[in-house]
Amino acid sequence: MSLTRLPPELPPPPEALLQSSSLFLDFDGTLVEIAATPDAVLVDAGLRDLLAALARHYGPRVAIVSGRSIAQLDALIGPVARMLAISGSHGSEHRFDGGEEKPLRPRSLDAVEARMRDAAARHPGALVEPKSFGVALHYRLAPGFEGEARTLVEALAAASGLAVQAGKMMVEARIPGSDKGVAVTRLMQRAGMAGTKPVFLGDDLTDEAGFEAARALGGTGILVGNPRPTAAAYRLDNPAAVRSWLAGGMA
Ligand SMILES: O=P(O)(O)OC[C@H]1O[C@H](O[C@H]2O[C@H](CO)[C@@H](O)[C@H](O)[C@H]2O)[C@H](O)[C@@H](O)[C@@H]1O
Repeated sequence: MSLTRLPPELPPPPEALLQSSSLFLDFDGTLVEIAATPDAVLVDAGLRDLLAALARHYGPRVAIVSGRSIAQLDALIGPVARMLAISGSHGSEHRFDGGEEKPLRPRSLDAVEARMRDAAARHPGALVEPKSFGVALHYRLAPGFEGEARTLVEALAAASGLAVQAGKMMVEARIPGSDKGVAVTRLMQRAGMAGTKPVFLGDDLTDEAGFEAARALGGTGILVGNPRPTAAAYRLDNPAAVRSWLAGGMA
């Protein structure tokens, strides 16, 4: 007989968690629903209004932490993005308090992108997403391409000194040395967040580093989506539930 161990059911987060905490918000799958392609996500007026309200209510204690680059987030969210602290590119770059911290872009990314485009051209639906400090190969619309895509990106990353970052129906070659835990730790050093407890909301496996860093700094994590083994202590069903919980905390 085989026993399947189910992940423990996590409770919804209490609103009280928002008091005196710093908020770290993942983007895709947490603030917006997952879409067929990276450009197809719906950033509606309701989300922009919510982010602006969070910035007014919590001041410097709100940040977006994403695998997307800051440039991509600016393009999607618009001027409201500048009201919040942001860590982009899996913790590689930060913008807060009027300043920016960015690494150098490795030149090898251009050749990696060209190789990915060659491969994607042979698989209808496959998509290459150039980013500031990485290149992602998406196979959501070409699921049969997954194995080849992973093998290719692993080989390209190994040959170029880049890190492999797996995501939802995509695999990325990116600058090494950071993750969302690094982002939380960096942003928590700012005066505006110092002395507070971090609360990290995220849906993807990449968000586990954020949950762990939040816990190590005395805070906690909120998993968004279906139950799974996680370092988070609470769970919300989807981005709509996230938005509702965040709005409720300001009521
Ligand atoms: O850290 P996040 O803010 O969650 O960003 C993670 C990646 O999100 C995007 O890809 C994912 O969302 C797309 C749109 O819903 C979807 O089409 C794709 O399959 C998902 O993997 C983004 O394109 C990546 O650059 C981010 O790293």
